[in-house]
Amino acid sequence: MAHNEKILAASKKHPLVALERGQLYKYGTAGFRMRADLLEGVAFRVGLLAALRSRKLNSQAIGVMITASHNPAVDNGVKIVDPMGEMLEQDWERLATALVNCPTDEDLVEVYNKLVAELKIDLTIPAKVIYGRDTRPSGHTLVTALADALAAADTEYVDYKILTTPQLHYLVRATNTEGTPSSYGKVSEVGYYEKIASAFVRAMKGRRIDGALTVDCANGVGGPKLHEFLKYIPKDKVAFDVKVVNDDVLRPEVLNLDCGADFVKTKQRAPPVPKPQPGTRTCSFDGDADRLIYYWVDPQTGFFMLDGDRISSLAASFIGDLIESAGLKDDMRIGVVQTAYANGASTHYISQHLKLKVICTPTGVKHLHHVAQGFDIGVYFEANGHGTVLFSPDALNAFRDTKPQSPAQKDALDTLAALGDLINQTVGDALSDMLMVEVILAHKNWTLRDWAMTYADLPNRLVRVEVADKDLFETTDAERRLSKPSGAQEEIDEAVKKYKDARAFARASGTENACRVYAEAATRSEANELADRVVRVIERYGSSQ
Ligand SMILES: CC(=O)N[C@H]1[C@@H](OP(=O)(O)O)O[C@H](CO)[C@@H](O)[C@@H]1O
Ligand SMILES: [Mg+2]
Repeated sequence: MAHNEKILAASKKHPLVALERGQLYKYGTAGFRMRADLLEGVAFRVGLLAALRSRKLNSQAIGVMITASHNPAVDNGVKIVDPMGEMLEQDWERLATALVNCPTDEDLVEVYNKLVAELKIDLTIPAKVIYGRDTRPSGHTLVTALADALAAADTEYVDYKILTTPQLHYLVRATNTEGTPSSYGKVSEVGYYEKIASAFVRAMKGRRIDGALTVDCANGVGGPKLHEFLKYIPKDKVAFDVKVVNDDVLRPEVLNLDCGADFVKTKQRAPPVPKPQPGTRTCSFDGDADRLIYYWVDPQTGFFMLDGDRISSLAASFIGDLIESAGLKDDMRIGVVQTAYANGASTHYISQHLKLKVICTPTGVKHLHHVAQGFDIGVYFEANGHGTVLFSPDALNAFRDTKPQSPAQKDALDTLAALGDLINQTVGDALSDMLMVEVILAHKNWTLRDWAMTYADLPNRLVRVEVADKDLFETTDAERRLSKPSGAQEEIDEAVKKYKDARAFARASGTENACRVYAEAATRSEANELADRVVRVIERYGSSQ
């Protein structure tokens, strides 16, 4: 059968569900994400686009991940991973939206061919796509649709079955660098565990971890993968006492239910199950294991959370010190990338105390990742716990090639080199970030309380505001100021002026049909009051057309 006929025939098996009231499917920050029963046709069409992207990029492998992260179990999602393990290039998000929304199978074939012509894609060259899915049962149907699309588009594919999101990102990069000097690691799930475990052992040399760590896996894919990973740590080299909890993947309905990183961050409390043990060092992954939040419940003061801002400042401080001990301070540009949601106290601590450069970008990890790539060492985290540390090729070479003049310098260089392998360079990775935190705490000989003492967060409040049309709100200055509707920002400025150490901003959410208002100030009551004032401004401007 010819290419077009094969695609047409296969597409008929995976029809697209028309959305209500002429709404469109949209490739957003997290790809296509919605109720799983709407996604079969979407997954098929994403398969076609991934095949085109592989051909456009000279047959490099493209990844597709099936997951809805921290969303409830009934949802699912489909997103594309670019060759170096990065998020899909922004221009192609538009193409994904165009291809997916074709109303009929015939339109789909037409738009597919239009893209081939416009992008000058050679359909005769090989294409390769690799994919994985989280533990959601709906993933089966979606990967079947995806595989049918890839077969119809004459594309070689590898089904890696169940993976965490960061594992798929690792595999995409490993596949595309295999056999080259910049090989990212063995092209297998085992290769991922081996690389990280060996780096962890090297980074822990001469140090020990104090006390057990409890890891809440959101009843998602992180549970079985963490159990698997732990087998790769040689007990005689590192004693790492990990208690894995909320690791039930046999009952899909409990996925992300009252547990996981998103629950802890938004509810600002520990998951009720298992009952929090006072003083225990605990962290939570989200449903696809790309976000991490640490916390403990203090016998005296109660719950205390260490979120993405804290992980970022911990990593920046530790790596900054190592660079100095390694004698590389004058050669390495270290930068920390945050969004406007980062607590002002963290920004102040990093820029004033650590004396490191801080850059603020719009929300969404692809923006942070991109800016972090501009540094020799780029630390980026969203407050919600998604982030990583990027090392440039020059930095990695320097860690390996610098000749140490003292045992302390050697130790610093070895630790930096180990961190380069330990920390996932493609995307935020809860497992790898957790090991990084454990390494840092062990090196500093710190408890979570010591870590928490580095600075005091400014009290803050985040409010979701329903408005008639969120698109009325446009921002500038990395989303920290409203450029539209005219007059709104001036009113926010007036409100902010009334409070000490205050900051507030409003923006349209990229993932929900609402605006978000963030406010912080010197005291809790002032932060609340300021948030209320700004919410009223947004409600007023959002209702007047
Ligand atoms: C305040 C907040 O947490 N915003 C989240 C949320 O984006 P919004 O555009 O604010 O809806 O979802 C994004 C994708 O998961 C995540 O990157 C971001 O941090
Ligand atoms: Mg996630």
